[in-house]
Amino acid sequence: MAAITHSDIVKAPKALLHDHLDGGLRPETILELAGEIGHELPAGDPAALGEWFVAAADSGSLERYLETFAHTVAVMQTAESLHRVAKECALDLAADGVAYAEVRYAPEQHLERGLSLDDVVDAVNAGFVEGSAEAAALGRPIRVGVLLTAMRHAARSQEIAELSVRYRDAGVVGFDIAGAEAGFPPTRHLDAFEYLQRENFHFTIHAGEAFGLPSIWQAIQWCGADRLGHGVRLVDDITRTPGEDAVLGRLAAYVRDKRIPLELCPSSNVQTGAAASIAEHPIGLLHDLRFRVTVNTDNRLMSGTSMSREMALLSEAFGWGWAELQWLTINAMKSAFIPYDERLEIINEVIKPAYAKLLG
Ligand SMILES: O=c1[nH]cnc2c1ncn2[C@H]1C[C@H](O)[C@@H](CO)O1
Ligand SMILES: [Zn+2]
Repeated sequence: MAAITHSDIVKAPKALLHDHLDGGLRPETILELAGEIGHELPAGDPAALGEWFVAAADSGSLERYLETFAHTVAVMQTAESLHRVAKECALDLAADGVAYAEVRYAPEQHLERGLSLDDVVDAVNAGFVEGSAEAAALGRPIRVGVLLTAMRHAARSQEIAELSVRYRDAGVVGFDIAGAEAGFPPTRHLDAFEYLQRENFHFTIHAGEAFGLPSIWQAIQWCGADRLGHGVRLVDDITRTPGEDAVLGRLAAYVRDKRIPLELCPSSNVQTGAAASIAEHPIGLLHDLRFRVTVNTDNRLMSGTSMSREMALLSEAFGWGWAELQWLTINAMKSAFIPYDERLEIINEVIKPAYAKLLG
């Protein structure tokens, strides 16, 4: 079957669980905001700047990939800039046909010019509200939920967990930890995760991206993560022998049995060296073995990508048609952090009717 085209995928509703606010700015916006504060950038026009981000992030190492965020975080230090970036994020995702998105960022990285943690969250939330309203008026409705991230090398996770819970009825739907993985195991933040569990709150943990099974095991069995950010290294616990069924180790079997969602980010993984290419990405195997697989962008700017592009790449690499794209979309929606009845409503009112038409 011919791969589904990017322009057809744009028209289909999609659900996105793993997208970083500071990894999705428009290059033009970075240039304008940097100009206002005198921040020096590595390129002077939008096209060249976009290319610079992709090339610099294309490093084969998560640590070097993360260095590129210095330029986006630098221009997101005022309420106005945070509001603008969040508003444009909602508009860009909606224009790409994303019907539901969970967007994450680390409030502690936006305090350099005097904002408080609450100021940061208020500015971003207001931007999402405005962007979503504008998108709906343009005929592209989108629901955006926020995840607050704590940086795993820092020591503010308890504070950010409390901030998340405080804003749980005001746009924040979950919590996350991100940043360099090697040397910073999730158990460093056990207090925060235990607090969140006591509060009946939801969280995901970046794990199994640059570091392997111990990080995934800790995230689930010590910290109680609802979902795995990436989790791609779970394949290290699956034995494949040509001509025979794959054999799952204890951890892989547990993740599959419990239907723990994997927030897979194909292009990002190729850039950081977690996968050799899209065609060789473990998403093919994990799909065949019926894990709770979801597809995500991670950082649209650093990967020069979008939700529709990620799906088009997978359709091309694995021959996936509308049935698989619907499966991925419903998997994501089932795994969202908003209440069950609201998830069902999007599945039944938005996703299923649209894919029923596409499936013919
Ligand atoms: O893929 C990732 N792995 C670990 N950390 C990441 C990834 N993408 C972005 N981050 C970091 C850099 C951002 O500044 C931070 C908050 O969004 O999260
Ligand atoms: Zn990420």
